[in-house]
Amino acid sequence: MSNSLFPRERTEPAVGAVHVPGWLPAQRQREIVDACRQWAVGPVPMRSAVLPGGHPMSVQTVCLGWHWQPYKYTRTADDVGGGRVADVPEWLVELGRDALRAAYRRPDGSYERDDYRPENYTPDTALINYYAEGAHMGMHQDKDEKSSAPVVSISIGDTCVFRFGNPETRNRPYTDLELEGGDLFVFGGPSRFAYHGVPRTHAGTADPAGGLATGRINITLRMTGLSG
Ligand SMILES: O=C(O)CCC(=O)C(=O)O
Ligand SMILES: [Fe+2]
Repeated sequence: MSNSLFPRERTEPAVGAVHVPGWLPAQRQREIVDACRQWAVGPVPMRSAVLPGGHPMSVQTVCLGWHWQPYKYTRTADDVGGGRVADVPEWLVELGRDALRAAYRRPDGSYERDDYRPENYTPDTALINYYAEGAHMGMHQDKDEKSSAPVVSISIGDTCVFRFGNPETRNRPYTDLELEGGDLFVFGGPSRFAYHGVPRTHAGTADPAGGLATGRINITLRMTGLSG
């Protein structure tokens, strides 16, 4: 739920990184939450991925298309029973294309880069993260993909602090912004490999109309550039 007194504006915290507040209507959020509940059960269940040092992430993740574990994509979920994850449904691919339109289409209908164009965007993986109260995600790059096509990020539920930085270092300069349920964030072009993270979520801020009573869901759509 928007706690702001004034409408939140679209911002571009870095070149190629666009925040579109209030992008997804509540009805659409509810449909996605329903889909997430099913994906969380299987064929490969949602789990906390284990980092190379042996610590599980505080966030729980289920993947579509390709299975991701730190730090690689595989066809089978070898750390969660060895099954194959569900496909990325066509409606989610279309949502990704809509997101690029919302982020990158200029008033005259043009796009600054070819990889910003919706017709060139076919995300073949989606990572669905669930943040229970207290979960967070450290600064990292999304760099296990071989493609530099944009990452589309959709948030539902509790508001979080999202830290978006630069491709060179996990430190400053970065921008802290709040992602609320229904917000869209897209990062591509010169920002595609920028460090980013979620230092905290604000428990209890979710608008029940979005379908999630507690916690936060974030879905990222990506093109892996992998085949096979
Ligand atoms: O939860 C978010 O907003 C970001 C998630 C993220 O960075 C990731 O899954 O790689
Ligand atoms: Fe990420």
